[in-house]
Amino acid sequence: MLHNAMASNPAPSSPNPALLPQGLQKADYRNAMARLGAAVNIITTDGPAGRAGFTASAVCSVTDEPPTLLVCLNRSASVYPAFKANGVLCVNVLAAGHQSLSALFGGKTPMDERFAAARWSSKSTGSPVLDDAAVSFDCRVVHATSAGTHDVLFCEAVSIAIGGAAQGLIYFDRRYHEIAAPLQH
Ligand SMILES: NC(=O)C1=CN([C@@H]2O[C@H](COP(=O)(O)OP(=O)(O)OC[C@H]3O[C@@H](n4cnc5c(N)ncnc54)[C@H](O)[C@@H]3O)[C@@H](O)[C@H]2O)C=CC1
Ligand SMILES: Cc1cc2nc3c(=O)[nH]c(=O)nc-3n(C[C@H](O)[C@H](O)[C@H](O)COP(=O)(O)O)c2cc1C
Repeated sequence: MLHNAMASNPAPSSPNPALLPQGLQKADYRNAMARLGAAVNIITTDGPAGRAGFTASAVCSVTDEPPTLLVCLNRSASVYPAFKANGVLCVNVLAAGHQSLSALFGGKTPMDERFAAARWSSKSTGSPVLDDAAVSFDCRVVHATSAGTHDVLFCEAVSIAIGGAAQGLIYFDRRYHEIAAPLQH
């Protein structure tokens, strides 16, 4: 269960809301991060604490042995308690055409409305798997640590669903960009 994994480490000293180390302003950091293009993902969970999902760009591969990804989740998000209690999640990598779905899962919309906007199935963990995702990683959360405002969740993939989308989706400069696979020669 995620009780043991999430927030198992003491949170580092609270960040000063205005100033970051070396006097960097939070806005400077965000403006810089906006230049770091990333895939967009909808992270979902289901279990005793209910169904939940949110949009995340802070996702990356950690190791392929065992197959492990990390997901960074803000502890102040409304979905945090569900992820903490369920201990399982699915990373659904979005494809071209998913821009409005990404915005819907990006905050403030009631959970049922978020899920009503797309078709879902499930695999081993029971977390919702987006039907037309570029790829989905069904995972158990095996470890978590706190860093500033976020928990970093280490997620071991137990099954994978590869989708057929021809074009991917990247979030760069606070906008979505569709990317096509290069033509075969
Ligand atoms: N890692 C995160 O928690 C992220 C949160 N967001 C949320 O979505 C909203 C809209 O984002 P943008 O349009 O890109 O404008 P923005 O100016 O708020 O963010 C620019 C970039 O800074 C980073 N960032 C934003 N909030 C962050 C946070 N709390 N912790 C760590 N990195 C963060 C992300 O790389 C983001 O693309 C943000 O205000 C934030 O609430 C967006 C991207 C990542
Ligand atoms: C493009 C984009 C990327 C985001 N990436 C993250 C992320 O990596 N981690 C995170 O905790 N929140 C991220 N968010 C914000 C969450 O999606 C949002 O806080 C979440 O839906 C919870 O909102 P709620 O508290 O209204 O339910 C992102 C939002 C957008 C639009």
